[in-house]
This record gives sequence, C-alpha cells and structure tokens, in this order.
Amino acid sequence: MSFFYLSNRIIFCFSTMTKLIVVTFLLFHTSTSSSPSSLGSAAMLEPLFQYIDDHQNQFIQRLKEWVAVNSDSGDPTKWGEVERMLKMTADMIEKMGGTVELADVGTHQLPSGETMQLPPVILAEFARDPKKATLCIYGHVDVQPAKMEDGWVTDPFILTEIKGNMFGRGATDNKGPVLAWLHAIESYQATQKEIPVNIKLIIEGMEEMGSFGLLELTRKRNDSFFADVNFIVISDNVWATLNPALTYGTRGSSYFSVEVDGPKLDLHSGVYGGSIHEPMTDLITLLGSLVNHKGKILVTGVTDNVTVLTEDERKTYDKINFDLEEMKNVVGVKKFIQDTKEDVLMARWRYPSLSIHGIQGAFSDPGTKTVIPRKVTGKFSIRQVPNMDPTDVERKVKEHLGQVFSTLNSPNRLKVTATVGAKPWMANLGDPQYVAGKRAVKNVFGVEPELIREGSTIPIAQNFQEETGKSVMMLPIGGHDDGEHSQNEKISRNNYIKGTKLFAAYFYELSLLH
Ligand SMILES: NCC(=O)N[C@@H](Cc1c[nH]cn1)C(=O)O
Ligand SMILES: [Zn+2]
Ligand SMILES: [Zn+2]
Repeated sequence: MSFFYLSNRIIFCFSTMTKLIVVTFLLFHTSTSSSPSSLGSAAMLEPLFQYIDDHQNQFIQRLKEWVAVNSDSGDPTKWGEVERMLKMTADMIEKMGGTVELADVGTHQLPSGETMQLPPVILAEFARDPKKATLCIYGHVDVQPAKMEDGWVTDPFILTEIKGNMFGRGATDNKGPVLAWLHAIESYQATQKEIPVNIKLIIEGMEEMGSFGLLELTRKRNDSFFADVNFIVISDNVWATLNPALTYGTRGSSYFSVEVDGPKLDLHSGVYGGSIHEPMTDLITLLGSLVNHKGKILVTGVTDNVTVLTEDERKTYDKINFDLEEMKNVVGVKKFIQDTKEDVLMARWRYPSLSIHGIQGAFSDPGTKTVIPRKVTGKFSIRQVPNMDPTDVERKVKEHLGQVFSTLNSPNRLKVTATVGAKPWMANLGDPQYVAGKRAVKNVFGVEPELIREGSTIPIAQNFQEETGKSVMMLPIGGHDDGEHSQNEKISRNNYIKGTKLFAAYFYELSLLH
C-alpha cells in the first residue's frame, strides 16, 4: 500500500490496481492542465513553498559560504579546496540525517607525469522505504577558474546580490542547484512532511575536468548503490530562454592539448628570428587547420556520422520560444554565424563544434617582450553529438594533426593528448520522469516547460544511462543569461528560490508515478 495526496487534505489509500491506472493515466496524458496531481498538490506543497519563501535569506547565506570556496578542479593545486568543498557538502547532508560515504576514486596522472589522489565522490542517501520510488540526484561542487582581472565586476568568490541577481563563481554551475536540492529536502523535513521518494545523492568535485574516476565508480557500484535507483535527475544546465525547460539531450566533449616543443630555451626574436622553426608558428598552423571562420570542422571524417536532419526534427525547433535579438544582447554580438533561430539552436545543440581555448606558454602579459617561446601548448575541444564517438574523434584528430605537422618539415616535437572523452546524451521524451517534470514546472511556474537540448556536456550523463540502464532526466533551474563559465556568472534569487520549490514539487510528482 502507498499513500498519495490526491485531494485537498484528503489522503487516499490505493490498491496496486489503482496505482496502475494512475500511472497509465499519467503516461498518456502529458498535458499538465487537469492532472490528478494538480488536484491535491497545492495543499500538499503549499507549506513547503511557504517554508522555502520564509528561509530564502538563509538559503542564500549557504550559497555565499559555498561560493567562497575556490574549488577549481582545473588547477590541481586547488584540489585541496575541492576536497574541503566536498566535506562541507557531506557535513550538511549528515546534519540533515543522510548517510554519507566519501568514495575513493583513485588517482590521476597529470600531464607533468605526477600522479595525484583524486578528490572523493559523495555517495549519500536518506532513509529508504522499499515501497517508494528511489530518485538519485547528481551534481558537482567544483567550479571553473575565475579571476577578478578577467573582467568580473564583483569578487567571484564573494556572492554579491545586485538587482535580484546573485553573482559568484559556481552560483549557477553547479553549487546553487545542488543546494536547491538539499533545501528542497529540508523543506519536507522542517514541515514534518514525509519525503515521498527515497533520495540518493552523487556529488562530485571533478565534473569540470571530465568527471575523472566517476565512470569506474558507477560500474563498481552498479549492483549496490544504483541497484534500487529508479530515476536519475541532473540539474547542471540552464534554460534556453526566459521559459522554464526540461532538457533531453547534451553534447559530448573531447578536449585536446597540442604541445609543440622546440629550442631548449626562449630565444631573442631579433637574434634568432628567421632561422628557427618557431613552435608558436607551427602551433598556429596546426590550430588553424582545425576549423574555419564559419565554424566548419576541417578534421577529415570527424563529422561523417552526424545524423541527417529530418523535417520532423526541424519542426521541433520551430516550436521553441527563443529570441535571437535577446541572445545577441546577452553575449554582446551583432550577429551569429547562422541567421535563423532554428539554425542557431541547431548549431548549439544538434551539430558538433570545435573551439580553440588557449595557448599555454605563450607570452600574454602586457608589454612588448620580443620572445620566441620555446614550448607552447594549444588547447581545443570538440563538442560531439549522437552517432559520434570520442574514441573515433580522438583517432581522427591525432591523424589529422600528425599529417599537417608532417607537411611543415619542422624539427620540433609534437605531442597531442586527449584529456576528456565524454559522450553525448539523449533521453527518451516518453520517459515518465518527463511527465513528472512537466507537472512540477506547471505547478511552480504556471507554464508548460520548453523541451530543449543543451550544447554543453555533463560527462557522466550518458555513462549513467548506459551503465545503470536507469532513466536520466535534466531539470535545469538556471536562467539563459546566467553566464556559466563566463565572467560575472550568476543565478537570480527568483530562479534559486523557485528552483527549490520546483525540486520539492518534483519529488511529489515523481512519487505519483510509482
Ligand atoms: N555545466 C556543465 C558543464 O559546464 N560541463 C563542462 C564539462 C566539460 C567538458 N569538457 C570538459 N569539461 C563543459 O564544458 O561542458
Ligand atoms: Zn561547468
Ligand atoms: Zn556544471
């Protein structure tokens, strides 16, 4: 027997047969307007929403404490801070009554050859009731790098609220959403409501580096931690527009380092210039061979397997409520490579792209140092879409760069390394989680969610789906203008607080499917 709240303050007790009828109804009636859940959810959720509203300043204070930790996983000297951040998270979960394991995920070899212990992964759970569905929430508490001199208006590690937006590194990616999940749990506990689903949590500190060690951990714990999980949910991306959204696909990513190593020391360009095969010139030729100014990837064969667009798929883009002009304003450009909304969205979500990120070892300070750098390392990544495979992409990229380099007849040494190889992820929109997600969005925001894809990568998403066979959904709460990875990353107070309500409502809607 399970208990479901279906009518104002009345608790109905359902037989298994009735539950089957409810699940069938939910699966075949995806419109949220007159759902059975909407009849009782208002009464059920109202005290939780009130609690969330009343405690918003406390929730923001917690986010402030989390943002203050520079848990940049891209810099191994900061892995101690990543670990401190994970311990703070673990402490909070334990204080809330959860049990926490800090799972060892082994070591990682840095490009220098040094081997370092990876920060652990949090595997946590709240009290388990075999009659309830089990939801596993994934998130990460590491961040991208941030420096004031990059152009931040406020200190990236001091959460600062300006006109309803809270600026700080990790505010939206992903500390804010992780806290919102924990606060949603807190709202049930504090109002003495039974959480209607069993909750498990996986929180890591290496997502921005490609989730080192997490795939192996998932495999090892498939028969234990994951065994009773029914649903996996991730809130680590943002809406595409002003409208709330559910995400059903992300691109994958392969990240490459291209090192060109030349003379034994930096040289005076006046003394040696003209006689030296300069590593930087070699590197620029290599990087210039990867992609053209229209964003076309020039590496032979890399895009061969991309699925051909069908008319039906194209039509799904027509429906998305997306304002190109607003997007231009947000990023500060006069035009995109593509002209229409549909083509811009497809370029971001359903086609691959190649971006050049930087050159390590290059002279980049102010001034006029006339140097020939002895060794330079270019960094670029390829966002991948379904039908592309990171292993195949890596092979083709290495072949391509080797071939271009051979035409230079350079005595310099070339080393190409792939540091990330994350697969793209696609969900089935018929998955019941999307029914619960739609109902929860309608309940909290009063509108139907947009169904969107995402151009960035959540490296573990496809691995979770493939290895565990469980349903995976993405339920973002961040705004389209949150600026993940950019200067002045933020989350709005409204999204943070309403997002917390969304998660509380989601637990309830999901329980109705079980
Ligand atoms: N919020 C998701 C995110 O930002 N993910 C990173 C993961 C990644 C990919 N390659 C290296 N790290 C992203 O850049 O998409
Ligand atoms: Zn990120
Ligand atoms: Zn993220």
